[in-house]
Amino acid sequence: MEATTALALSASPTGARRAPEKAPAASLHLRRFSATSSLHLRAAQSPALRSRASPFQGWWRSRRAGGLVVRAEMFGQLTTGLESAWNKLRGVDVLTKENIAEPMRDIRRALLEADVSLPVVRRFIESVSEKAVGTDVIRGVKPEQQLVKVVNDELVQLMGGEVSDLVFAKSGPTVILLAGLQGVGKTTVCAKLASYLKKMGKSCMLVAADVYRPAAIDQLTILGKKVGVPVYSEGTEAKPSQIAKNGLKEAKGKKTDVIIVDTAGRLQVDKAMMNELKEVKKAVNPTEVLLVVDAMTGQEAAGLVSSFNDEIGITGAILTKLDGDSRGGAALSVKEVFEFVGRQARREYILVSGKPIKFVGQGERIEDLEPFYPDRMAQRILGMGDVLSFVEKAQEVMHQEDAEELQKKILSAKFNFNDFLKQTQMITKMGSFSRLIGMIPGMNKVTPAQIREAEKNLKFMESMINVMTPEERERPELLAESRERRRRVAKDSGKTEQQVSQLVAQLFQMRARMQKMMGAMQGKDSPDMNELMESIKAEEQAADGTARRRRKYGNLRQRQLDAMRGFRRR
Ligand SMILES: Nc1nc2c(ncn2[C@@H]2O[C@H](COP(=O)(O)OP(=O)(O)OP(=O)(O)O)[C@@H](O)[C@H]2O)c(=O)[nH]1
Repeated sequence: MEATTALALSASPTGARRAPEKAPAASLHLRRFSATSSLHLRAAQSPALRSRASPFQGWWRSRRAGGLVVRAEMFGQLTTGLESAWNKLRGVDVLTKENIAEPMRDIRRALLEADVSLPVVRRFIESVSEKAVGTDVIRGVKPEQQLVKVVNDELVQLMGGEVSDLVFAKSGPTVILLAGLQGVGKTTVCAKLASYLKKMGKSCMLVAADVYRPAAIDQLTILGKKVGVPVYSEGTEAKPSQIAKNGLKEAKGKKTDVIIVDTAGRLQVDKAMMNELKEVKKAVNPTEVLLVVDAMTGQEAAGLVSSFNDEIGITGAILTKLDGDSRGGAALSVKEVFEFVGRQARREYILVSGKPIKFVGQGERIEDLEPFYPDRMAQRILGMGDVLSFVEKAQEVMHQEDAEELQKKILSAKFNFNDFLKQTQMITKMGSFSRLIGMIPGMNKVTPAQIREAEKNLKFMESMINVMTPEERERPELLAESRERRRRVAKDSGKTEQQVSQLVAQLFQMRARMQKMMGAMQGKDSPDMNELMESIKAEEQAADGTARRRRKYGNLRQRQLDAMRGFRRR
């Protein structure tokens, strides 16, 4: 991986990136529904509990069973649906396009039944199918277990990949503005969030800007007392934006770290609500604008995210009442928002960026709020923690074997273009280059711009390697020694001869550097990644060299030439 990273970083920049397109906002139809606030159920799985379906799109109403609260198995319905997919793969040796077709249909059905939107499901299925078929067979891991892992990784990505932390203002109080429809749990979230932040050592103040429901102010005052944070209110007569502004002034005076502004909800997204929110936002310039969404809204959560974002601009979402949701559609619909474009008949959707879920509410108690961890959520959906850790361990062993093999090659100076390709493909399979590079010790000083360049360069280099003969890939010396061969690679890949020569030269430099590093790691010398990075950066600038640059990096070039060992122009 280091080899590939460094090689990519040291190559000259090429190509251009396409900017994502922005689509018009989707229209919304929102419905009011009753909250299943205190009961938890495994509704979808139990025919006995299905007898009274809720009026809202078949959500099953909470019921007490023999006086006992039946607690939901999180997203039980989805979990069960996915199980049938794994079962269909029992007995197969390897995942193929043909044998995954039926399990993929099960996964598709399970996701749709969980109320995940169609374009999200389509993209998900496409991506899982592609990755499942392309996955290397791992010794000792059954194909169905491998598919579980692929689905897990894709679910994690679908929910945002990583934890999205709250952002705090650099100076003065951090303002968190909560928005959302009526009854979704905004007031409760205010108190939960304040309690969470208090535990982090932050001082908080709540601001009661919901003036339409008098009980909301009382509710916030009671909750504020309960969690031990002051509540700023001016009754129901003042304007919400003025209350928020005054609240912020008071918080500044008291040097409070965070203020959380509770706003009024409406039954549906309407102009008056949005205008009022815009005014409040303008008055306090919040660091975070969080949309509070009831988990039971299912895929309509995507529409809410999109319309609130278009109207007021939000920074993330908080999903409440996850404890009463056995389907999971909302959790899977917030980060990836597709919008409908074109004519109905053509059903075209484009991906517009969604928003990260920052917290989830899983009950009515103050402590029932936690940061949203996409990986933990995916594991809960799949209900297959054991299988996942088993596959991960097996992968580790495989990587270790690969690494040992690579180490042998490096030490005997045999690192070739095949190894290079293998490393690149591994990076692609494992995920973003940017994420990986941060994990390499000493590499964290690399800037995002450099990483983007490196990613581009990998593709550029791959295109040249792809047209090399197997022999040339195995023995780069052949290319180093023959101008004819370099010319042919240049012609076939549509690059210049100079670019091919540069690539070959870089491979040799890389060999030399890696040998040096390996030697260092085996105790001969202390490895200095910073020095390595400096040299890579210097090469990057020198690559297309002006005379001045050439003078400046003259010594370096000489060292590179020495390192190339045997690379001669004929
Ligand atoms: N089960 C469960 N109930 C919740 C959760 N969060 C909030 N509630 C309940 O949902 C109901 C409505 O919560 P509120 O905080 O009053 O909602 P709101 O968005 O402020 O309501 P409006 O001010 O009318 O817009 C209350 O009964 C809460 O106890 C949760 O995570 N799980």
